[in-house]
Amino acid sequence: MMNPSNLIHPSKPFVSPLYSTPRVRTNFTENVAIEGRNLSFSVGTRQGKTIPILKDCSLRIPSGQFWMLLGPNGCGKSTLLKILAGLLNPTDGTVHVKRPRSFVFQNPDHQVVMPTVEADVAFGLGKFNLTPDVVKSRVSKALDAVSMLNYMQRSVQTLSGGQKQRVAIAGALAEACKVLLLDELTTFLDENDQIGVIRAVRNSVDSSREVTALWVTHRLEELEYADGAVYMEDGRVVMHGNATDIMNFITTRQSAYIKEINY
Ligand SMILES: Nc1ncnc2c1ncn2[C@@H]1O[C@H](COP(=O)(O)OP(=O)(O)OP(=O)(O)O)[C@@H](O)[C@H]1O
Repeated sequence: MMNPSNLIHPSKPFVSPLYSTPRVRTNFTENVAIEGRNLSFSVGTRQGKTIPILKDCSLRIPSGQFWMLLGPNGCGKSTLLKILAGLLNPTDGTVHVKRPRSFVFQNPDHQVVMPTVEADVAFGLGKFNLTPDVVKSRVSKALDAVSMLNYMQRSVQTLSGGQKQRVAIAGALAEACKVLLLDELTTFLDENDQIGVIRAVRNSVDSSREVTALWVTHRLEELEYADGAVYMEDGRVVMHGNATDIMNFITTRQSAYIKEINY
């Protein structure tokens, strides 16, 4: 059985037993940035049927870490992320996520809105009534964290998909966001852009002990950048723990599946 005492040590990600839902028993603390307890989400059909999409999912992510959420197509990753972002309400269960939190979408064109990189990153700061010097300093720091400082005056239209993603992440960092929720950012990117975005997130987490990131992906190789991971199948959290354990679990599962279909 999972040892619940592991849950309160952010430096020590925990591994749940296979095919059981981690039951979280401790209180939400400063050391935890993201917590979902026993989350379920269902949708109703026109015929009056209820379709369960998430089934009793629990997860707990320590502050200041970079975690990934993996699983086969359609297992419920994006739905879970949207619940953590507050974009969907769970049918059952509770959510605690540190604020401010930012959701970064797969398509960067949906969130990069201003003509230049600098204006785009500064856009969300309008509501804070900051002096121009403070705005400039926050924008520079955020662009530096995602390695885009040299692009400050560039037109956003001239950027690659991955560079636009990094500008969107910088916008969230400039607003001092504590939690970044990132939904399959690298799906449509080439390898260079993919690595650029993932390093930008890694660096954003490392350069500020304040930021926690949860990254949805279907690319197993991206796990090497993560501190911990959550693995889902068919609407359930199957495993939750350090990245190496999750990587080993998924590869073992994949080999077993390949053996089965070749038998
Ligand atoms: N509003 C909805 N109505 C009906 N079904 C839905 C709705 N939202 C999600 N689903 C279904 O729930 C399941 C989980 O969807 P979700 O997008 O969360 O999965 P995912 O793991 O992110 O998939 P992918 O990796 O393909 O993006 C899918 O089968 C999807 O079709």
